[in-house]
Amino acid sequence: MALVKLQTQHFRNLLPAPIDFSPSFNLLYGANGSGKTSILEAIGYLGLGRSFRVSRHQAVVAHGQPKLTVFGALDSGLEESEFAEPILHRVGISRDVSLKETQLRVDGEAVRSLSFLAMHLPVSVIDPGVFDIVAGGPGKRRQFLDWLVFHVEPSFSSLWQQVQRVTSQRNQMLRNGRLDESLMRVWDSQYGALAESLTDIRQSVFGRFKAAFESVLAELDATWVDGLKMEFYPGWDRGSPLTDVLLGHRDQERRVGHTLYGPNRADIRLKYGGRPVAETFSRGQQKTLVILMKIAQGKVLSDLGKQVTFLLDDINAELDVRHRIMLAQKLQELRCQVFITSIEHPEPETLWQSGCAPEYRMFHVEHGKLTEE
Ligand SMILES: Nc1ncnc2c1ncn2[C@@H]1O[C@H](COP(=O)(O)OP(=O)(O)OP(=O)(O)O)[C@@H](O)[C@H]1O
Repeated sequence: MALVKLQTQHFRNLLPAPIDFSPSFNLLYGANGSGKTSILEAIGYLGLGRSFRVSRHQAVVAHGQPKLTVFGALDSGLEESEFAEPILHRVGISRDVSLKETQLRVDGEAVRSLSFLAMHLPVSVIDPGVFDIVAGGPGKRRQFLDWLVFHVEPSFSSLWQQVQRVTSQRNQMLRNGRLDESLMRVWDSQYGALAESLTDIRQSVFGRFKAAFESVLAELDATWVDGLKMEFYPGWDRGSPLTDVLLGHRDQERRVGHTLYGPNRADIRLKYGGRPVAETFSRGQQKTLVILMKIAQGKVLSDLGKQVTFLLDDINAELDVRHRIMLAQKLQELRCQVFITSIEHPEPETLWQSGCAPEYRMFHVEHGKLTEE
């Protein structure tokens, strides 16, 4: 679905006026500090339930206010008949920072779980921090994979929560001075069963992702990627049941006081010539690899009939024009909704040849206010 209307209250410096967006491309430009990233952040709030920039909600609420609200209208792209209006879903999130309370609404109904909201708006962010997917630790790649797993298989989120709960119980047991081995085996068996189910889902979605990545590569002239090895590591050697691995490493886990094997250690391993790509690829190649992985994510969902909303924050500073063109064209082919921010006035003719530009809307951002051009 595409976000076609946004309205915020007390969200950073943004003014509360409603804004209509294109379900295709939206180009936002404005000076430093005008509010471009805040717009993307507000859209991200609806799809992720939090800021993609900061971990504390407090930083996002307008100075001196106790509560922020973001409303959106989503276009399902479906029309009941040739003349009917597109079906719109209304979604909303508000966060009261003094009460530490989040309220969520979908089509006028209060919903309890964030996943109800997130399911409606798959939001994928490409900002300067995104390159950590390749350059950073396994946690970033797990997050990257799990975002896709959730949107392909929404039941994943409750399974993931159960795994976190059991992991934390296990960790408490491991930290106990005197370990009750028979009780520990009960926890191992619960944890093992949940971990195997969760890993089956991750493994299958990873398979789809890898196939999409290979098909994106096949359409490009990117010989430098030939020889790249991309593998899913489940968090333990799946040649043995997880419960056996845990039993075999009991002393090691007790020494460190937490779980060392299982889904919380999963990774997408990226190697070239037997070495991690973070050590072998140039910075430019690592960035391109991340972009190709993001496009592949979009392709997996697009093949399932889901539209991804991409938030591209200040990519001019990160990608050269050739890669910006490649990214814009691929996202257009996949029928994604795209928001692109820049400081300078955008020049759509540098991204698309004449006659090939998608439908787009352009906005100037100034002191938290958007004006369409
Ligand atoms: N909680 C808040 N309440 C009110 N204003 C805020 C709050 N947090 C940040 N601001 C202000 O909001 C403005 C918008 O910041 P934002 O990061 O969205 O700008 P930007 O247009 O993306 O800038 P840049 O091009 O420098 O990245 C800034 O002037 C900032 O000082």
